Amino acid sequence: MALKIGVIGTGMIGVDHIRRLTQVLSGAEITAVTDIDRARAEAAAPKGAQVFDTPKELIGSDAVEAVVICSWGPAHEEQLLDCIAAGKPVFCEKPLVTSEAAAKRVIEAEVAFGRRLVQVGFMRRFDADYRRLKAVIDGGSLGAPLMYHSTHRNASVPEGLYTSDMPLNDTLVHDADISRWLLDDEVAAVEVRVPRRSTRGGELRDPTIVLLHMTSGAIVDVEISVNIAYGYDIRGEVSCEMGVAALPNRPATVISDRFGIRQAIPEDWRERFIEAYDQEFREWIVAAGQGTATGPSTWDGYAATLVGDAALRAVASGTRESIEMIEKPALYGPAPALAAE
Ligand SMILES: NC(=O)c1ccc[n+]([C@@H]2O[C@H](COP(=O)([O-])OP(=O)(O)OC[C@H]3O[C@@H](n4cnc5c(N)ncnc54)[C@H](O)[C@@H]3O)[C@@H](O)[C@H]2O)c1
Ligand SMILES: O[C@H]1[C@H](O)[C@@H](O)[C@H](O)[C@@H](O)[C@H]1O
Repeated sequence: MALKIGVIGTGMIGVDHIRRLTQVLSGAEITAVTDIDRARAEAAAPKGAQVFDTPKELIGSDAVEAVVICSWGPAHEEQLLDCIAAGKPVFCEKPLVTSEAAAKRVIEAEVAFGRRLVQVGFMRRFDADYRRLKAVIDGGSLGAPLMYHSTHRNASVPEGLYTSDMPLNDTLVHDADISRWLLDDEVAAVEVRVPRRSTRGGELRDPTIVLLHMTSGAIVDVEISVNIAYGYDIRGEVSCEMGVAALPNRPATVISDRFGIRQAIPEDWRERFIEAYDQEFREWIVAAGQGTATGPSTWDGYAATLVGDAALRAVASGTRESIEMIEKPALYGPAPALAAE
């Protein structure tokens, strides 16, 4: 039986996820959609799906067994809390929420419910290149990881909607999460440096360099450039005691023409992480079908939110800002074992 899914937010990524859930993956059916822009929801609704006026009505509907949240970050908290109150598994696009207090409220609600229901959209963890990189680090042949260089470049960001805080509290969450996961470590403190501003983004604070000081003493440097014109370029290299492991250049068609010999660069996240998004939903459908979640958790969303908050404090203070985490609830220990099909 296909899992009946309701989608909240039918903008860029909502529409892309509807496409993969209806045209690429099996085991799922979109039965409901909603968006504050009703016309947008109607245009995105697959045949037979109901269009609801509000997220609350969609979450409460018997036509919906599991929810996919693709609305804007500040709307996520209320929608997550409603899903948990209804006991429905929920995939929530990053960022989990936009403040530490909100993240704690979601943790409290899920812990009180007593079972994991939330998976956060940190798709890099499902990318085959990142998984191979992690396997090398975990294998131990290179020794302990000492430094991680993370490059996060966007060709452009939506003008007016993407503000100067967002490199730090929206874009950086991916690098924060993948650093914690790759190095099996937590972020203890954050520093931010702001170089000469790119004129391409007007008043937007771009680019930015962020240093993540990990509890082990390892240091992660992150370049965030969100208006770099040439494409969506994501790189990663881990320097260890006895060697270096890096993400490969993505295989792409080699074009030879009057400009030279070159390979195309993805335009945006949809192209670069297409297989990763497919895989994150494959795994989510299995877990949600069993009434739970196994991928990146509310705890991981909380940790990334703390990094964003600390980065905003660090850009204002110009110094190193520490992170204090609450004690990790047992719910966020090893993932629950799923029943075999
Ligand atoms: N994992 C990734 O790589 C990735 C990529 C892009 C976007 N995202 C995340 O996905 C989310 C959506 O991003 P997007 O690029 O699709 O934005 P978007 O602006 O294209 O779409 C967001 C949609 O949500 C709707 N919406 C906003 N608040 C709502 C509410 N309270 N109730 C119902 N609908 C609401 C808007 O009307 C809009 O149609 C954001 O949280 C973003 O950070 C993640
Ligand atoms: O919402 C998007 C998305 O998360 C992308 O993966 C990231 O590269 C962008 O910077 C961000 O704005």
